[in-house]
Amino acid sequence: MIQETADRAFVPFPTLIGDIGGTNARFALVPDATGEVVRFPNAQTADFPAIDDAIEATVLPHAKPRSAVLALAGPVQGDQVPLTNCPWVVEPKKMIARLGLDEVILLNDFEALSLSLPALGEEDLVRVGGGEPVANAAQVVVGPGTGLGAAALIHARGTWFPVPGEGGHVDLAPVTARDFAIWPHIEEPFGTGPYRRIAGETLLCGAGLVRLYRAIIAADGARARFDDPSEITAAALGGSDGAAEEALSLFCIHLGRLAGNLALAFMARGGVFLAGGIAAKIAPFIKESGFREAFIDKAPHQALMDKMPTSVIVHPAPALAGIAAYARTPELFGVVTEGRHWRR
Ligand SMILES: Nc1ncnc2c1ncn2[C@@H]1O[C@H](COP(=O)(O)OP(=O)(O)OP(=O)(O)O)[C@@H](O)[C@H]1O
Repeated sequence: MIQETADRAFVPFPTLIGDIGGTNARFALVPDATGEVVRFPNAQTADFPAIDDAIEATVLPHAKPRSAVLALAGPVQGDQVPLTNCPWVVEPKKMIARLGLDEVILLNDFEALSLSLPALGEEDLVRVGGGEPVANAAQVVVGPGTGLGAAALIHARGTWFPVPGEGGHVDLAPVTARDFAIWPHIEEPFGTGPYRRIAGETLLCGAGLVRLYRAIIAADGARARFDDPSEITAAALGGSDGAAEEALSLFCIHLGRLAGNLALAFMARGGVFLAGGIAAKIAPFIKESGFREAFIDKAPHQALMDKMPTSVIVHPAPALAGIAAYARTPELFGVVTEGRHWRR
């Protein structure tokens, strides 16, 4: 592993870029600083024993990359990086030797998403409520998927600095009388001592939607009909089940509160963006839900919040777009690659 400062971090083209989630590994090639990005078919992580096998099967028959910049769901530390929601372990030194690469950089998946924010256009977004972005102001991305990820992007001295963090694990609290009725019934997956702390990710991810639905059912003494998050969204969107509708409505409200917390913390006048596998699928529902009202409800700062725009990202591969922007114009991004950049 090499030590270096952010301004020395750039890699030779062609560059393989990748967004490795729990289920899907999305790969593309950035041929040079201006050429069009070439997408490869998604690989399912379950279909390959290791990431190197997936790259060998899906990328190498079509392209010979010299470098790779990969975004992973999980913290990047050391020479063996396990993924949070699948058994793959990324080993850059082995990857360089086996795939004939010169360099590998690993990023966090929400950090990569944050790198896409400055270049997203209106066609990539569904706006939820009012507000206008302030140029070069802080931006926040938060996304319910297998877990709840979050990151900020801060502009300073002509450079965008990604701020990866664990914003999905901040507290959620009951606010309304209905919340207080539901709260005691929420299963708590992180088991933290004598007090019940409900983290954002407890409710705001695929499994979290099921927890919220089950807590509603338990609070009402009813019988559960669903145990899969997509069944709950389908029933809610189709208007065929009251508990599912309430679960998805409350999901959006809690997401609005949590997104508002992050917006306050970073003063996100550049906007708050919803990413991840779930938000894009329910964008029209989020628009009609209590998301925006909950986002703004931050007394004494409602007027401030009202000006901050919120959007759902509907771009099909925003993390890849972020990595491509970084690979082409690394000088625009203050990505700290120390401890995450390997060379042959
Ligand atoms: N229509 C849907 N409604 C609600 N939840 C869904 C829906 N489709 C998928 N999910 C849930 O979203 C989660 C997957 O989210 P996402 O696609 O962001 O995953 P990921 O962790 O980024 O992994 P990958 O990128 O490999 O798919 C799973 O918990 C899944 O059950």
